[in-house]
Amino acid sequence: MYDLVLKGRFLTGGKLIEGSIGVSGGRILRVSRGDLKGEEIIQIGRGKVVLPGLIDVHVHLRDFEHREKETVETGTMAALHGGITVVFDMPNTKPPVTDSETFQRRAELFARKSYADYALGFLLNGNCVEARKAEADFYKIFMGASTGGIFSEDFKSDYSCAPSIVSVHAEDAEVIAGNPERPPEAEVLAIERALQAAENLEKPLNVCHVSTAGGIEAILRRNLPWVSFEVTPHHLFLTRKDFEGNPLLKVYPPLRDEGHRNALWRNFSHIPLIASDHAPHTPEDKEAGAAGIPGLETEVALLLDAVNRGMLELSDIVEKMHTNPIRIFGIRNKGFGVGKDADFTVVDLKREWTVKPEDFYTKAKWSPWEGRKLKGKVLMTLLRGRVVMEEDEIVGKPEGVRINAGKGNP
Ligand SMILES: NC(=O)N[C@@H](CC(=O)O)C(=O)O
Ligand SMILES: [Zn+2]
Ligand SMILES: [Zn+2]
Repeated sequence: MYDLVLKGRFLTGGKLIEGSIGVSGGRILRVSRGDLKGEEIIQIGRGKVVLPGLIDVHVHLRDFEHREKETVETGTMAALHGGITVVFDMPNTKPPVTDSETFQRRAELFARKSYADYALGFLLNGNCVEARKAEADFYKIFMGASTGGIFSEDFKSDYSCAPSIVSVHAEDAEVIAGNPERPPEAEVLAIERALQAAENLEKPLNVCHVSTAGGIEAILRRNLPWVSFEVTPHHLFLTRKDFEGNPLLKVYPPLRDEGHRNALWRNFSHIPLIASDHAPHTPEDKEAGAAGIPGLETEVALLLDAVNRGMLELSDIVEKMHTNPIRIFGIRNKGFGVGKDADFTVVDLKREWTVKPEDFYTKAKWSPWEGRKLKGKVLMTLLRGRVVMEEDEIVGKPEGVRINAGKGNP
């Protein structure tokens, strides 16, 4: 008798199967095409699909001295509301996570306040001893300044110091200093330099929010197995024209012309990761020119809507927001398999709804897609065998745990 049996249609290995998942102690113990007995049964109705828990490897949850922008609670409730079970927290906070003591303070904050499971980042900029002491889940390097203004004086030495995978903001500091509109060549130049270092150092590198044709083509051409990259929904679904119509859409790297957006879609099957770069700011900060767009509560629905428009498959969402993040970042306790945490994102591909930011949990209650009718919605989120979000209500508690510290495989 399992604690919980989830019955319905599951997407696994790219195929839709009808069956039951037996869960006990927060972990998947059995996946069966037949019936299983459980203390609790959750029957997922027709038209709905159970996806393995979706993971966002690039979010800014602020807190610390920027609680007015977002807190760990509001940001991780927004994650569950958007169907995200694990968030990767970016370290360009105030104060920034650039020493092991601040890292420890952040880890304690998440342990108390996070509603989703989480990975914690450390900001590398010439602080190699502290970076090693922190033992972060991933390391972040800014090649050019973004929100918070910190960037690396020597990318290659910071990258070579990193004890584990580096996520890099690739915009060239010199180009953006002279060209505040941050043209495509700022990204392409930085990506080329990052790839050269990756070729020499042969250690894991993840290029954040790739937005240009030259950038994605340079990475694919170099084809280094230890180099991955992310693309955001705003660079997939919006262009500079949208920004010209709405200054709120200021973001780094900037929204690009149609040609760049087409290059991302042309190469869509080769994109390893889709990540929101959820970057909340107050309306005042946005008025004052802060860069960043909130994305946690719209990213999955936008992709489901695009599935309905034939632009991608449901299995692409699982590959780029579950399977690849687990492989690339080495998340041992996650995955759709026996012994792994029972995290699930239940979606209804046919549910139509209108984006209403006043219903968001994020403090950034605005969206580029405000008022947009989307076909496809996240209905329920389960974290380690517990329903934590259902029909837009957060029903879980701040019981998120750090990745690889979970009850999954040692
Ligand atoms: N993307 C942005 O425009 N802003 C991000 C920082 C970043 O990801 O560069 C932020 O933290 O606000
Ligand atoms: Zn960035
Ligand atoms: Zn970011």
